[in-house]
Parts: sequence; C-alpha cells; structure tokens
Amino acid sequence: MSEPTTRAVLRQAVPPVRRLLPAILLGVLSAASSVALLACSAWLIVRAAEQPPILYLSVAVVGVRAFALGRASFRYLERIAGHDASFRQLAAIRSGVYERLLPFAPDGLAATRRGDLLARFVGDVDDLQMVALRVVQPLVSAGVVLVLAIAGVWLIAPASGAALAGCLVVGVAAALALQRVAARRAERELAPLRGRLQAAIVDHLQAIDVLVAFDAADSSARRIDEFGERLARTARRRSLAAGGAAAVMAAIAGIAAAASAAAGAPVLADGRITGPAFAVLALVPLAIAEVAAAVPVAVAAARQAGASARRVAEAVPAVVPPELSAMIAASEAPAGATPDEMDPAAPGTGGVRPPTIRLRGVGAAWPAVNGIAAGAALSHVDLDLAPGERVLLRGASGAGKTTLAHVLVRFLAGTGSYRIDGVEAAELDPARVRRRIGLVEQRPWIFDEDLRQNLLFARDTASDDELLAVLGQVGLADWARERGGLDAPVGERGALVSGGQAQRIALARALLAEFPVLVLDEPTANVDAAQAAAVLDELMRAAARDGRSVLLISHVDVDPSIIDRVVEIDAGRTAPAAPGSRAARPVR
Ligand SMILES: Nc1ncnc2c1ncn2[C@@H]1O[C@H](COP(=O)(O)OP(=O)(O)OP(=O)(O)O)[C@@H](O)[C@H]1O
Repeated sequence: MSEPTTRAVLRQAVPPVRRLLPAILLGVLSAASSVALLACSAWLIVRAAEQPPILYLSVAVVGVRAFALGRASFRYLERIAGHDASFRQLAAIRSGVYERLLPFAPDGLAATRRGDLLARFVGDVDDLQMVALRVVQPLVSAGVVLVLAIAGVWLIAPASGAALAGCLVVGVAAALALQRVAARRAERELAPLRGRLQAAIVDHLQAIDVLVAFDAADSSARRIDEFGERLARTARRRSLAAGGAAAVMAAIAGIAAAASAAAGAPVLADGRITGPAFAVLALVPLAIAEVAAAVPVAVAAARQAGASARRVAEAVPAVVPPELSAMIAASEAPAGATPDEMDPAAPGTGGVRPPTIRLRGVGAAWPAVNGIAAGAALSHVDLDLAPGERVLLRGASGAGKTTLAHVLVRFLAGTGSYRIDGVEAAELDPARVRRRIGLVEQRPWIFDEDLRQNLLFARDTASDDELLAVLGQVGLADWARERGGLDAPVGERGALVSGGQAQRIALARALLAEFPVLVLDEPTANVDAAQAAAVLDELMRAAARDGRSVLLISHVDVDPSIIDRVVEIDAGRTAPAAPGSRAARPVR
C-alpha cells in the first residue's frame, strides 16, 4: 500500500472536469457581469449627461439591469455548483482515508492520538474543499475574465490596456509578496495547530476522571487554553495578511483607474474615443482589479489547503507493518476452502460449527512505536483447540496471553503455523477469521449508548426478546430489568456499569454474534476475588453453550470442572507439543 503524497491528495481534491466546469463557467459569467455592469453604468451615466434621445440609452439601461441581476444570480449558481462538486470529492477522500486506516486497526493504531486523527479526518479533509472552491475555480474564472476585460480596454485604447495590465501585475505581485512574508508560516501552521488543540480536548475529556483524581484538570484545561490562544494568534496573523493584501489590491484598483484614465486622455483629446468610452476606461479598472483580487486570496488558500493535504496524506502510515495481518482479497482465498467451509452457520440459527485450531511454533511481535521495535512477545507457542473444547491458557502477567489472543483473531500476523481447519490462517482474510473466532477483550469497549445499542451492533437483526435472552445467559437479566431494560444507558466507556458487568455485556454481544470459537481474555480481571469463581463459572457455561470452543485466558487457576485442559505460557513460550499430540496436559 503506497502512501499518497500531498500532491496526490491535492489532485484528488479537484473534482472531475465535468463537475467543476459548470462552476467555472458560472464564475466567469458572474465576474464578467461585474465588469460589464461597471462598464455599462459608466457609459450610461456619461452618455445620459449628454442628454441624447432616450432611445439611445434604453439598451444600456437594460444592460445595467441584466448585468446586476446576472452578477448575483450567476454567483449564487456558481456557489451551488462548486460546493456540490467539492463536497462529492470530500466524501471520496474521507472514505479513502478510512479505508487506508482499516488494515492498521486496532493494534497498528495503538500509538495514534485519536484527537489528532479526528482533526485530520474532519477539519483537514474539510479544508480540502478550498482546492476547488477557493483555488482552482476562482483562479480559472478570474484568469478568463481578466484576459477578456483587459483585451476589451485595449481595444478602446491600447495605452490604457497596457497601463491597466501593468498595474495589475505589480499589484498582484505586491499582494502575494506581502502575504508570503506576513502569513506563509501562519497558513502552514493553522492545520497542525487545530489538530493539536483537538487532540488536547479529546484527551482531556476522555481522561477527565484521572485528571480530577490527580487534581490535574486545571493544568490540562490551561494547556487547551494555550493551544486555543496560539490558534487564535495564528488565525489573526493570517487574517491581517489577507486584509493587507486586500488593501493593496484596493489601492491598486485606484491606481489602475487613474493610470488607465491618464493613458486614455490623449486618445480622448485626439477625438479617437467619445466621452462615454473614456468613462469606461476610467471606471472599469475598478471592477477588473476586484476580479484580480481573487488571485492572492486563491494563492493563500492553496498554501493552507497544501498543509491540510499533507496532514491527510500522513494520517495513515505509509506501509502496514509486517507485525499486522494484511487484508487478503476474496479472490486469493485458497483453493478448496469454500465460503461455506470458512464461515460460521448463519446467525440466528443457534448452530455453531467450531473449527479445529492448531498452532505450531507461533511467534509474534507488536508493531514498533515511534520507530522503536518492542521485540518478540511470543517466541514459540504450540496450541490445539478441538471443536467444542474448553482450554485454559494460563500464564503470569506479561507472559504473552493477550498477544496470543490477538494472533488468534489476526489482529497480529505472527510467524510459524496457525491453521484453522487445516488452512493456514495467513492465507485467509483476517475479517473471515474474525467471523469464526471472537475475542472478548480484557478491557472491552463499551459505547456511550444504551444497552440495546451496545448489543445490537453484534447482530443488528436481533429482536428485543433475543437481546434479553442473551443478557439472561450472561447473568444480567435482573440487573437490566432494574436499570429500566434495554434502554438503560451504560455511560462513556461503561462508566455506569461495573467492570464485571462490562465484561458480561461484552460476552453477551460475542454470544449474539455466534462465533463458533470464543477467546475470553481475563474475563474476571475486573471482578473481586470472592466473586470471580462464580462469575467465571457462569460466563464459561454461557460461552461454551451450543458446542462452542472456548479459550479462556487467565493468570490464575480456575475451577477444573469448567475447562477440559490447561496450556501454560511463560515468557512467550508454551511446552512444545509432541508430534501428532495435543500441546497440553489434561486437567482430569
Ligand atoms: N500494544 C502493545 N504494544 C507493544 N507492546 C505490547 C502491547 N501490548 C502488550 N505488549 C507487550 O507484549 C508483552 C506481552 O504482553 P501481553 O499483554 O500479551 O501479556 P499478558 O500475558 O496478557 O499480560 P496480562 O496478564 O498482564 O494481561 C509484554 O511485554 C507487553 O509489554
């Protein structure tokens, strides 16, 4: 997977010609109407002062009205067409970034700051709309109108045309230079600063309990204030520069009008042009300079969009680290492994068909964080899990139990041989493996939604009765009833439920998803020792229903009656399995 460069992101932000062309044409019509309005008005006022028969003025009167209406209407339509084209493009960019992110989830994103990622996803992608709306379209429209308008002035009086063009070139160059000196840094810093502010706010909100407990909420809030002030200062610097550039262009408009009039005066004196035509020479440069003022604004917007495009391009690392499982296209599934063989029984049927799992000499490492590799967390694991078997994986803290769980669900790639029903897992799409093997994590993620939503995402077709039944299986039926049923809120990251209840909710959704194999990672880690045995007993009975295979991960012993075998893991190693045998000693 190659990293999109900043240039590629910018190119991607430009809508296809067929979508952008209407906006460009409407922009040309709107800017041309502005120039024509002033030309027509100037001509009309001076010609009217000559008091000709009204008939001589009527075309110009209609012209003034038409151009005034046209300017506003074309501008309105241009905005609609431009935004439509640009927003469609943004949707494609946003889903593109998301798709590139997927292969990294979850273990490749552990070190990514969520707030910053959110800022890149939302703010920076939004900024890319500037490429079409404030850069490409205004530049092309302004370019066309400027050439036509200057050519028109040139036709009336070449000297005025030359004076006007010269003034505009100098004016635009001066405005660009001013902006470059005063705001180039600000334009590039805006997007990263916005990301840092958002990351600080997200961190603050997510960790508010720890911050309050350590009396550190104020200093965290002060940090947010500091970022906010820096962002405001930077935005102010940029706005000042934009204001300065606009002032330069306003001054240039006056100078250009004077220069055009001065250059046209001899032509008027010669009688080669009429008084009304001279008025056009004197006043039209004001409207033309207004069109030219779009150029410095577009260049500043281009710099700002460039900074955002860089952040979007960098949002996802260039290559998927070898420690993570790569996605495999369906077409690359091994011959003979039909979808039926690789998928669980259809949800809702209650039937599960556990596969035979066999690991030999499996090793694994976590992806490097900030370029620092962590070293192997697993060095040699042999493990068998027969259909319907309940195996305890036991080992001290840090022995590699969670790492092995992540290998089993293919969050981590691992080395050695990991076969599911005889097929190497590396040859299967990780998503398919995850449809057969479900992980109930040590710290399950609980959504800040009601109980129903926390279960439904595992099987969105489940009825309320099915949800209540599964809550009953994990021992939460009474509790749910007391809390008001499936509408009960569970709080941000399960703040309104106990650790043990969170674990049960997580198991309930794993049961709903009907994984044929369940991996339970320390399901009683958050339950006090007195209750742990009873809770584990209940959870194991629920998990092992319908003939599921269960791998129970624990750093302590469990009641032998709830498991069939024990596999010991120590410093990333299990006892090697004898050829053709199971890799563990029987419990009973
Ligand atoms: N996301 C991660 N990134 C880098 N290293 C990690 C990550 N998670 C765990 N490790 C490291 O991998 C090794 C094995 O950790 P693992 O979590 O698999 O142990 P465990 O047996 O599950 O421990 P516990 O019982 O405390 O949960 C440890 O050295 C740990 O520091």
